[in-house]
Amino acid sequence: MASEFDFIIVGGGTAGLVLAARLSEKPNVQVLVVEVGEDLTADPRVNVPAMWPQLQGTDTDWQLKTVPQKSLGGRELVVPQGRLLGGSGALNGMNFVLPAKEDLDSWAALGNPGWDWESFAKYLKKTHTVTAGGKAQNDGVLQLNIPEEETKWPQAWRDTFAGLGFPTDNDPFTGEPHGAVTYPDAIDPVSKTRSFSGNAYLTPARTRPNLVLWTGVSVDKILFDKTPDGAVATGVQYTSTKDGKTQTVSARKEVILCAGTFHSPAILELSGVGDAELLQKLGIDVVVDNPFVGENLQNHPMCVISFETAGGEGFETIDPIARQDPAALGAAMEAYTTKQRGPFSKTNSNVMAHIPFPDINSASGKKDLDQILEKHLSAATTTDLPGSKTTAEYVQAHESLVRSVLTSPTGASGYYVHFPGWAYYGRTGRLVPIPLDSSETYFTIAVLLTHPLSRGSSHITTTTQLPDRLAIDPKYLSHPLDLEILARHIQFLESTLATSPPLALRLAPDGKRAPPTSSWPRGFSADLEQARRFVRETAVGAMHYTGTCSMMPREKGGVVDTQLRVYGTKNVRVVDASVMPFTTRANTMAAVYAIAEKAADIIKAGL
Ligand SMILES: Cc1cc2nc3c(=O)[nH]c(=O)nc-3n(C[C@H](O)[C@H](O)[C@H](O)COP(=O)(O)OP(=O)(O)OC[C@H]3O[C@@H](n4cnc5c(N)ncnc54)[C@H](O)[C@@H]3O)c2cc1C
Repeated sequence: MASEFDFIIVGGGTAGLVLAARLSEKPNVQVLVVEVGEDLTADPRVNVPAMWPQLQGTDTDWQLKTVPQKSLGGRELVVPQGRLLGGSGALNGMNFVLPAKEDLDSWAALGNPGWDWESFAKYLKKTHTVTAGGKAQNDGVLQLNIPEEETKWPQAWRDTFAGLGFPTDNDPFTGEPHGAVTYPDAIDPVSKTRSFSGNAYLTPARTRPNLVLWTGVSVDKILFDKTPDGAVATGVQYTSTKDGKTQTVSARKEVILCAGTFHSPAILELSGVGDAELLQKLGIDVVVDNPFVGENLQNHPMCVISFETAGGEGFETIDPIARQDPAALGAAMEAYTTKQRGPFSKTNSNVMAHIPFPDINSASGKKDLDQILEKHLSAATTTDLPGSKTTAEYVQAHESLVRSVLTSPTGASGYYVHFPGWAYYGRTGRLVPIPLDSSETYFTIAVLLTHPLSRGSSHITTTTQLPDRLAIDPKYLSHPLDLEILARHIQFLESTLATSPPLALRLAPDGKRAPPTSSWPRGFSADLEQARRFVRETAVGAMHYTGTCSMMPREKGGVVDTQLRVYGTKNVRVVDASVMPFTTRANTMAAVYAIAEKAADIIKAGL
């Protein structure tokens, strides 16, 4: 086995395998990918779209959790993350949603030239081919599909938003999402199996002699030589999960961290790159003192309500399958295996809605917004949040982005997702199975706060290999504006969206709900204080963690520069979701793929 490579890629996940495929296109470049998880690329739980939640809580999930969240009543929430070849992209929900133009332009404005929408759009394009109605567009790597609509739920969703005055025909690829938008699934249009970096990018590259892939191997730390010009990575120390043996492997050119939002900063810290005070406390030799490593953790808080449906032809849900009803399961299996159709063949949740501050177009709504902005976002409050490390420049830029989104009648502060079935996340954010002793069916609506101002952190707490060695603290709702905005979206969801036709006609008038009506009686959200309480007591995290190795100038709080190089090092980069300085407006996967495509070009240009 070779003990020296040009590039060592740490983490064979979403971004890592894109880089591996792109860098190994150069035959004279030797690439090693080290992935701690196993190769499950042939496993139906990875490939069959509807099975995606099955892998959560298994060995293929890191099974992380947050520390108690003060603003959520002290709840600890689960943090699913992929621990298998393909990473989180191998077990995620497959919604392929582009970042908004304004998100990217705000990254660039923060001091990241070259990362604006105009420059980034070509990398987004490189990632995918999209098929709709049998016609393929674009010529990228992932195979995306806009699924055939086999129930009437998506149309009812669009019609309801149309009735509320929102557009429903927005092009999902413009970067300016507004109203109800139909997105593609990251699912191959022919085989109807998951399309992700573990097959679309890796399969054509796997047999290249210059690409070596190790699975079941955990990188412990980067090995550095300290020089006056900066730290030079010479390789990595790794441990096999099979025999527990620890060894080293050398890098001739670079070590590239693609270990995701939690493990890329953790590996930096274990290697001596991070806050000197924390590192010294843990007995780690300080290589680069940068207090921002592991900071700026962002994620979308999300509130969810499942409504009992009124049933009716065309308004079937996936609940009978979730209850393992033999007839429903048999029919779905038959449709999937013989015709690649039916609920197993898609995400069943690809029609979203991007909705501005509720009531922004009315005088009272505008006044309400002005008042909460004045109270929570005035110049006087442009300070840091307690316990979160950042800089005044970053805070100002973040607040300015959020203000711009909130005050625009087309800028979405709420991202609405629907699902034809029960989806109750309970207190911890882990999906609670549908009750088996009844036969109701459900329609679920979730709303995500698109641009939370709350920022948290993720740091190591020990140098040992314990699974719970990370202190993950998203500090949900620690910024008071987040609670105010999400509470108003809950009012919109419960009092307006779910009571407007045609959707309202499809929900059972006195039907059950999750969370139950015994705690949250119908119409509870008419009282803003109750809506706030609902958010505090039921909000969970979406799975869109970003920011812990943010790209921005070092003096503003950056960990990597615009070339994704770690400050203070000569040859270490981070390429994954952790480099996003502001989270994207909706799901993160499309942006991660494009970041990796762009990184590959940056690295190849230097060869
Ligand atoms: C359950 C779930 C559902 C989601 N649904 C969607 C969705 O529908 N749409 C969407 O756009 N986004 C979704 N996301 C988010 C999206 O999948 C992630 O943002 C994206 O995949 C992150 O990619 P990454 O490359 O940063 O990290 P990952 O893809 O997680 O890759 C990191 C890899 O590094 C490996 N690794 C970590 N530490 C080490 C180490 N020390 N040694 C070796 N290997 C290591 C990990 O095992 C992993 O394979 C979802 C995420 C989850 C978890």
